[in-house]
Amino acid sequence: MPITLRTASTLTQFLIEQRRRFPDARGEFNALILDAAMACKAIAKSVAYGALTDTLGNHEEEEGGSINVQGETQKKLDVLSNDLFIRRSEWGGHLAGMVSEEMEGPYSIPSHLPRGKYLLAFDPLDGSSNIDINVSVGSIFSVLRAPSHVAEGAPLSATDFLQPGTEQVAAGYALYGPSTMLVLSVGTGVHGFTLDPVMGEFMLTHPDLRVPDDTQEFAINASNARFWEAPVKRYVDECLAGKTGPRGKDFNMRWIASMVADAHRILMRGGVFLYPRDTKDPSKPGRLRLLYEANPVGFIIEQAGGRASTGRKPVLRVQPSSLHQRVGLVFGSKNEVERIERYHAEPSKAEAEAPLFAERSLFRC
Ligand SMILES: O=P(O)(O)OC[C@H]1O[C@](O)(COP(=O)(O)O)[C@@H](O)[C@@H]1O
Ligand SMILES: [Mg+2]
Ligand SMILES: [Mg+2]
Repeated sequence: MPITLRTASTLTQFLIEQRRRFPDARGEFNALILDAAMACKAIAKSVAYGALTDTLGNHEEEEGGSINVQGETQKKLDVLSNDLFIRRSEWGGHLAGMVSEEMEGPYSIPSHLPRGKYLLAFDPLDGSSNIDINVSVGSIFSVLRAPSHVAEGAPLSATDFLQPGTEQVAAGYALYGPSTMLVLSVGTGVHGFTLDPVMGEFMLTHPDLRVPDDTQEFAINASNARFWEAPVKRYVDECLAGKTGPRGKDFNMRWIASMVADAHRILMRGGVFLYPRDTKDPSKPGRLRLLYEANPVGFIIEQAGGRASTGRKPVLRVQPSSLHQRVGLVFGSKNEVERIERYHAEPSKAEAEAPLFAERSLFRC
């Protein structure tokens, strides 16, 4: 049967159209997004070749493999994807610097290249534990404005990236699944593009994505249940209790272990994702990284009418204190995320029953 392709605008046409709404905007911003998209296309190609090329498995810088700043073993594709993001983006004259999951410090645009006014934070390959088993992975990125002193030439430092998620001017992710998609927000809603593998173009196939307010599907790594805090345990227990429990409805559960893929499912049909703060490792307040995982996904989900939170406050309002800071993250359908926030705000049963609680009313205001 012949394949009928949908006719749609390309990413370039979409960006030009968006720019018309912002008369002050210059071409740098569009060029930045197109360079990030180009990096994603190159990564998609490497991912698609799978075991046909030598790109699977661990990166072997030294005999024992290489470990990134997070203390995690790097896959060959982690390193390759990081390199592709840097090489595709550093020439454009739109960036002052980049940070990545795979680099300890910020990457400053070399002095022989033109320096621009934006900063890029990215996770070049998200869900890398899925690479060797041929399950969907992705890339995710966040765009910030460089502080004026940096755009004017002062040396770049880590502090320049420590801006809350509310300051993002754009965020996007690429999903390397059965088809490759780029999902993007430049602050005017969320739009999905599918890569035409023959033309090599991202085509607008999913304009104006919206996350439904309600859902009956949640996503959490249940192997961490013994480390969860009481509000998360309560929420999951209530979902599991189904129709006869307090929620009065059955829930489904999904976990891909690739946040980009889980976020994409939630954008497509609703749901709630939790990687909450837990007690597994007290030195890490959560698993996901604020600057290049939680913030861009939070921006996209909120632009699509959903909600993104630490469980206690909107994740986009967290003031970062370090480049690779981790954070508890809950995002997805608005009413579920608000419910989880309510559970965090309410005192636990034990607290409410304690005599000090009633008398001194420390927790009552
Ligand atoms: O191994 P777990 O606990 O299921 O964690 C999976 C989570 O870790 C991540 O893979 C972290 O991303 P990286 O692969 O970029 O380190 C998320 O994408 C995912 O949600
Ligand atoms: Mg990741
Ligand atoms: Mg990664």
